Amino acid sequence: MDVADLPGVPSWLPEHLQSAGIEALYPPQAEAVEAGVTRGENLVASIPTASGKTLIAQLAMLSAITDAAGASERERSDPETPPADGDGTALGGTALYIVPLRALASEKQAEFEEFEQYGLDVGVSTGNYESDGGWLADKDIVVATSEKVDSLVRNDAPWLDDLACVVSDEVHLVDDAERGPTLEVTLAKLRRINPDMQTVALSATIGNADVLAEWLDAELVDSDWRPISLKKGVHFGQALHLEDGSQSELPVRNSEKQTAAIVRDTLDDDGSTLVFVNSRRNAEAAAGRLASVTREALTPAEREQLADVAAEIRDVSDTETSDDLADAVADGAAFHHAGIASGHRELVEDAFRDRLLKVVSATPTLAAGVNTPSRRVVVRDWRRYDGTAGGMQPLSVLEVHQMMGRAGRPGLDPYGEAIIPAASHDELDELFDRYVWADPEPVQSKLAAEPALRTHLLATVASGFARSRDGLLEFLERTLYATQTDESGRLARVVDEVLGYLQRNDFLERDGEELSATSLGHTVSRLYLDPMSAAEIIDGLRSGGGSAANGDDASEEPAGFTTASDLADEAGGDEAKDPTAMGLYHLVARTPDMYELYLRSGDEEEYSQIAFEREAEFLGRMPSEFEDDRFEDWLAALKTARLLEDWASEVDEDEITDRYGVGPGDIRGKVESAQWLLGAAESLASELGLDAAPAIRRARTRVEHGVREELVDLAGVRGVGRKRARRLFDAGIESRADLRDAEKSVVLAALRGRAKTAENVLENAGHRDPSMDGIEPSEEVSYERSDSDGRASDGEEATDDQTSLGDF
Ligand SMILES: Nc1ncnc2c1ncn2[C@@H]1O[C@H](COP(=O)(O)OP(=O)(O)OP(=O)(O)O)[C@@H](O)[C@H]1O
Repeated sequence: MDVADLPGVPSWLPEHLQSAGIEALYPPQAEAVEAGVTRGENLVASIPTASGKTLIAQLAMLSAITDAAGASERERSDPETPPADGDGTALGGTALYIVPLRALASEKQAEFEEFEQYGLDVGVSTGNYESDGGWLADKDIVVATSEKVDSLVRNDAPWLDDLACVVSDEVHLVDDAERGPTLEVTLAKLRRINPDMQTVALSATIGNADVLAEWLDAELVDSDWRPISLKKGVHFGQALHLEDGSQSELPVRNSEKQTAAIVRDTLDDDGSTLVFVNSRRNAEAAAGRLASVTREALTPAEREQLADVAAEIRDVSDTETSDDLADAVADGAAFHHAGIASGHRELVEDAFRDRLLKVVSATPTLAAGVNTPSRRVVVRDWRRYDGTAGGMQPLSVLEVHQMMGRAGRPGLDPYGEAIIPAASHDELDELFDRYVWADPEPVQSKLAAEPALRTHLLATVASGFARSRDGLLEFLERTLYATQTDESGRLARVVDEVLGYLQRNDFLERDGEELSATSLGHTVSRLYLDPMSAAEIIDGLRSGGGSAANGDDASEEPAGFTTASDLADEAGGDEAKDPTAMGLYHLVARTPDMYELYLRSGDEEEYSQIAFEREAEFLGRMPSEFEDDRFEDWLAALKTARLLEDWASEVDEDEITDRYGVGPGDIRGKVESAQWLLGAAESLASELGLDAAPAIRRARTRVEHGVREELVDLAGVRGVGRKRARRLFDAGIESRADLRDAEKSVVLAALRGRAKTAENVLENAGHRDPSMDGIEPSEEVSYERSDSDGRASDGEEATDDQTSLGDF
């Protein structure tokens, strides 16, 4: 189908697509149009990676929210649709695009912003789970993660009543035990709020897309078509075995690894390789090793350009990870995983797309929709450590096929090749059976698990979707779980258990048949807390602990540790019972909403010792050493709490990554979770009339800025950052007000030709000439600032501003 013949889309779209090189629809896109995606029909599209799903979503969203030539068609098919009265202008109604990862939200936002030239407004909503995102009401297209949409529903965002179209990207993730239920319940709620809304779900190729279509009352496009053919295969010995039965020589030199040999072979043909591995550490190690292969293949011009990219990478942050990445990039290789800063991620993706980087070793996050095709894909690790299943477990066929689907760049490569290296002849056979010839597994709802229901049942009652047990069960009928199972008894049993838990904790109350959320329950739901996290926090705050550590103990603490008595002093009162920052960090670190840091060997002893030394600070009961699992979890939370304490005591990021064996992205993730959970704890404390709220706020602002109490004010000034705040403080500039004064005097000194160097800046700040007060600086004045005037020469500022805060 030619794009000029598209029915129902705004009149400017065909030309827009043509100018982007899209003349005709890909076959699955044409099928989607024939199935009515531009006429408001619900659709499930189950199509291979990189086969043009995004355009299907765009066709649906644009035809749903704009009037155009196609409006009359919609009018015909739906007599209630208002008649067309313009030409591609917004009809009213918002299109919502739900992504699984935050990293994808910005990518999609950038793609959709192309439509702003036609008068459509695009907004992205991530982060802050407590607001109703009121500003989004004026947007035509909103991109958000499923967690964010869930929270918007809980906060009664009024514009959600006016959705014309919702698109769920990577909908096969409903199968994910942790995050799938949120997507499932959120889609069910949105469809209930907007019965006429169009639902479009985009999925990887899965075995049971028909069940998803049944669940969503949707037409189905189920296709294996790819814009560029893909050959899957296994490498063993000196040969590459492909699924079409062909074999070609791919020699491995002495002392060379298979992956290096494949990368070298691809380079001989001027191609790039994407290598999937199972851990961040492996990704980093592989990039380091493969750099020695790619280095040989670079032209002088490429070397020069890569040196620039490497410098930009160093500018993003001054951590060891950043240095390692920059070193590898200078040689034409890179690693990519969720632990690297988003600035790094973008630089790597761009340089790979520009064919400057010859190899990227990545964890599977890269496979989840980021558009980085490559001539060859190597799935080096097809097993991953799984703590619950015990040991290394094979990846699902779906996951491996998603990775393999990244092979082949349309228009650049004749075809793509996806290769799994085998260590033995038996493994060669096994890998063919397990992955090359296998079909992906069917997706299966994970809603009936207790932790998922705990959160969603409370939210469903609190936001009025159900007002009784029967009402809840009826609502759950709208979920994929109900579509997939006839066994409603199991769901009813879990529902009863969870309702009991929510009542015991005062989140829900029952009056005869009627169920309602208590005021506390409403708060917990709006705060987007797992009810179990809320119960833990409330219990900790109520039972207290934190009887002040005495002065001697405090003096033995490493610098920066805050004790209860410090906090009491800071509060300027006699509040010796205030919890300490450590007590609060530990409290939020042990909730199920904070993901765990693993205890490495030796950690248990170290943290046990800290636990006993600082026992008085912890809130609630410390499990005894004999309660094995509970004690271990408690210590793991202590490790997180300590990380937060280090961060809030100005310990260098680099030192923290070393000390805890984490990446800078992990620190950001922890910090952001802690900020959110402490904010929630503060709200709970206020709601319950507990005195701890001010202490919680202080602990939260310290984490937010990564500084000790005395620097919070300064570090909160835009663009200052933690290191610069310390330098200013030590130079006598102790507050925002001091800083303003200092700036004023510097400008005035510049006017008089005195502040030429950075040293002058601070000097002038300390030696202000009172006679100058009140003189306004002239706008034309500019004075030279050098790095030592506090600008982040170490890239700290960039890290503060640019690092993505976690992945969801
Ligand atoms: N009809 C078309 N003709 C030419 N190019 C197209 C067409 N449709 C999409 N493309 C291009 O194909 C590439 C891959 O498309 P897209 O990113 O939409 O794939 P996808 O299925 O969404 O992939 P993912 O698995 O990453 O979600 C994009 O660069 C896009 O511009």
